[in-house]
Amino acid sequence: MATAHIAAEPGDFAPAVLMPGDPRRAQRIAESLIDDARLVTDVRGMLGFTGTVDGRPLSVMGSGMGQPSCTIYATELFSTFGVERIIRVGTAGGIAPQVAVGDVVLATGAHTDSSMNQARIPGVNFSAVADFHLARAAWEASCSGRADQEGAVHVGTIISRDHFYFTPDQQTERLAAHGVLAVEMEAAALYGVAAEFGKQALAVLTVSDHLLDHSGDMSAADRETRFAGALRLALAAAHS
Ligand SMILES: O=P(O)(O)O[C@H]1O[C@H](CO)[C@@H](O)[C@H]1O
Ligand SMILES: O=c1cc[nH]c(=O)[nH]1
Repeated sequence: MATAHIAAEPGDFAPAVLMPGDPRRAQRIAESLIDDARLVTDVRGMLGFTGTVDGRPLSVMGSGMGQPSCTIYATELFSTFGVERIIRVGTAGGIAPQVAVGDVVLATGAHTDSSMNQARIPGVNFSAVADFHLARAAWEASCSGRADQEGAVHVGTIISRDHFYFTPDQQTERLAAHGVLAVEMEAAALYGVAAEFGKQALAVLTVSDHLLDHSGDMSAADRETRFAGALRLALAAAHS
């Protein structure tokens, strides 16, 4: 049965879904990684594909940018299409000084300035955390079979913000002082939806730029293509 935003049938999606923000990245991942990828939905251009990798089912689908968009797709995938785990494969801006452009961040927890998780349990500051099993699988994959061009892998907290361009004065510095590794725009909401449905989620992020030093930022083209290291870890988590 199709949902409001996904024109597919139950069974069209694999239990594990890789989820980039960009639907074109979803298509690129499907073409490069999935043997027999077939398009299963394209409502609003939000492409979703399903096939197999090494004989195991896998889907990949875009989330769009921001927590409301990601929440819509994650909710429909978990509630209607039998999806058990979503691994976000996104880009992020570095915040911590030890995080460099090209590195990968495994986001075990996501602070946020969004109100979306606040509404979940009135009076409670919801803790948006990744699934431990998925995070451990990705980390273990990072310790073996690493290609030369893959950047360092960092594990810890990130912030999922609503604004891309507006940053309150001194916020980046304060986040860095609290050990926050990077910024992106979806993980906290994804972790909230996974908790709501008793499912699993993880964000595996490629650092595309650094908020405190923009000299080495990736180009727009690189942001769409330089994610092989993150993809390897995300696939290990998806099939763990
Ligand atoms: O590269 P993606 O997955 O889209 O992720 C990051 O890039 C977008 C902003 O440019 C936001 O969606 C942010 O979370
Ligand atoms: O949300 C994001 C994603 C990548 N880079 C940033 O600076 N912010």
